[in-house]
Amino acid sequence: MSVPAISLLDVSLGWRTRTVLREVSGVFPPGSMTAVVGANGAGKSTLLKAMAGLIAPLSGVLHVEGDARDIAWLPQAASLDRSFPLRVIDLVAMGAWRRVGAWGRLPGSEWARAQAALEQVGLADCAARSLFALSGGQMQRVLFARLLMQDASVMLLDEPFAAMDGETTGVLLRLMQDWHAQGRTVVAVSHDLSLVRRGFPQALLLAGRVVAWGKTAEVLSPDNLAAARGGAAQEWL
Ligand SMILES: Nc1ncnc2c1ncn2[C@@H]1O[C@H](COP(=O)(O)OP(=O)(O)OP(=O)(O)O)[C@@H](O)[C@H]1O
Repeated sequence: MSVPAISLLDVSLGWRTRTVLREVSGVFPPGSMTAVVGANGAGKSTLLKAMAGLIAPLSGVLHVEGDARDIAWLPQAASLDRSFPLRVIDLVAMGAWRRVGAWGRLPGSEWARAQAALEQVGLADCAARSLFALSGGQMQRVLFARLLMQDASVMLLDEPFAAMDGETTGVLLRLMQDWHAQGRTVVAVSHDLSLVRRGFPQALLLAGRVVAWGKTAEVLSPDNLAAARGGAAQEWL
């Protein structure tokens, strides 16, 4: 697996002409595992969307070395519409699109792989259930199963632990740590600083700009957190 490095040079991001994240420079090295933290509105989701290729920088250079299609993105759960008449296994199997094409007929091996992915997230018995009938935590596990199917070498996850109970959080974090151990690059937004300290070797602290980026224990120092809170209207620590 050749894992792309993602590098940013003076990258500013925003919506229309409004800049929400200024002059970000740094690299997510292949195989790194980084938590992106910061207050509401700090620019975390915007950064992930830019890294996923969904929005272009207002200025600066965001460079993906290698195959940009080899990046998987998990949006915030709240932005997903679950009203489609789909079974759980259908959604998981969609993760095979890079191997079979968007409208390709799935071979039996891919259905077997989708079932194995469901087993890995602890939902082996849910394959035939409707998406509509899942709890929030079960739905998040299903989306992780789809990521397992996607088999990408860079995983971008926007608040994967939000509103999850302790058990589901543990399952999801272990999967992410497995991906990291396999040499994939993992970047996840989280508001849970104790989980970030426990589970992520690297952290990127944002507040409309980079406050700190590096080893988690150093990034989440009291001084850096105070600096990140400075501009934010809402307490998040
Ligand atoms: N689609 C959009 N159109 C216009 N402005 C947007 C859009 N998405 C985000 N923004 C604005 O960009 C700023 C940064 O938002 P972003 O979602 O990146 O923050 P965040 O750090 O992920 O926050 P949160 O923790 O609340 O998810 C916010 O002021 C937000 O209103």
